[in-house]
Amino acid sequence: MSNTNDHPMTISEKIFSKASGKTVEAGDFVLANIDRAMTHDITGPLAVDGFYDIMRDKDEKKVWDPSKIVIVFDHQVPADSLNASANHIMLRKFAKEQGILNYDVYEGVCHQVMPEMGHVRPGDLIVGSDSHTCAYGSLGAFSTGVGSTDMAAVFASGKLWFRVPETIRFEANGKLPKHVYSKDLILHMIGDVGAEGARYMAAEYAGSTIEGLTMSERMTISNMAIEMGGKAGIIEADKTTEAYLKERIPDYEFDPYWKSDEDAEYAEFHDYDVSDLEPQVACPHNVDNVKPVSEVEGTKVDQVFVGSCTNGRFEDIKIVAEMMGDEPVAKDVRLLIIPASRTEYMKVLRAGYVEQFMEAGAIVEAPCCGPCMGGSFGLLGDGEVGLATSNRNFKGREGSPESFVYLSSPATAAASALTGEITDPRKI
Ligand SMILES: CC(C)[C@@](O)(CC(=O)O)C(=O)O
Ligand code: SF4
Repeated sequence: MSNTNDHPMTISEKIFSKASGKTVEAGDFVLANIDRAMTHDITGPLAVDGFYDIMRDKDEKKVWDPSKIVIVFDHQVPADSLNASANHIMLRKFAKEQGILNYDVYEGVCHQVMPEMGHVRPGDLIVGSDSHTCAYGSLGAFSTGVGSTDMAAVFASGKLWFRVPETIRFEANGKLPKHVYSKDLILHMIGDVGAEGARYMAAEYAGSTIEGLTMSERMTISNMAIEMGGKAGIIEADKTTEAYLKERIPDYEFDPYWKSDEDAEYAEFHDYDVSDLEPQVACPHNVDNVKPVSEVEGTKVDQVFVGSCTNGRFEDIKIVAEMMGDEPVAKDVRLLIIPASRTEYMKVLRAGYVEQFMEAGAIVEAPCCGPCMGGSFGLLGDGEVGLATSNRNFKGREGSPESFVYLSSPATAAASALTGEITDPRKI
């Protein structure tokens, strides 16, 4: 594709121009064609009910294009209540009737399954009934979370209205220091601009630091764009993206068009030199309550959770395994390791890490969201402190409203599991 209009465009403006069939710019309201829609076992049932309500007077109650819809069971898996099992049965029936691809129990967390199974391409407009759908911006797509009612409209029409967002650009340059990762960088950015800093804007992440990140590390960054209020979290596709996609989408051809033009207009610009960034920790009870690890070191932890769509990939779990070596988990600490997908779990298994963690006194659970959202297991009790590699730490997020959740990188999580208190991984 090429930019045939007379003004420079951001990647978001380009994607919405393609999706709406006309040249648009930030601030325009558009009715856009959706390239891919994802729903899961918690928000899916409401979307399905809404779809059949929209279609109630139609003889044929068919979705707009079943090949563009994906359903993933990941939040309440395996079914942890009769309500959850009823939801699963309903969604399986919907998927079968409509001919929709459904990743059932234990395939993994939706935001890991979608990119790893080849459902995301640069330039796509993707909606998911989950706020962390922004994660697929790591592959150069405009992907965003929508409500179940919006998703019902997409099931019926394949279209959704948007206000084309302005763009806030984050440029990070320099080499991340040892034991400092993309999770530390995104936590630092969120702490810098605040939980509403990018509200309703498309965040773009660029610069030499970002270009040097693996796909896994990029997904961590885009996944948390919503935690600064971002509607999207886009990292332009490059050779790293191309290599990742070629393994998953045989006919994928890199198109350099899907990037912001040189002199595209930004609403805001933030610049970071990461060369002396220290590990960061988000402290209770908000994701933007971010402090350098040196300010919270020594805080006793009862549970460490390594997993979620933010940092549950093999690459994340490898960091933990390598930092822990054959050392045991600290006394009175529970270490839960939950790979984000079956594919990632198999890599962990083949690397011998399951045995290593079990020997250390940790537990490796099957792929799911687990304690990330206070699900069916790993709940924190009154007064307990949890350190997690996930993306949210609101009051009560992982269990009791009287518990406390800190967020960190896998390296800080590993160091803290070894000592029983929040620990700077550079000191291990
Ligand atoms: C609570 C859960 C369903 C959710 O996945 C919902 C969301 O992100 O929209 C979350 O992480 O908060
Ligand atoms: S792992 Fe956590 S953040 Fe990700 S989709 Fe599941 S509940 Fe939401």
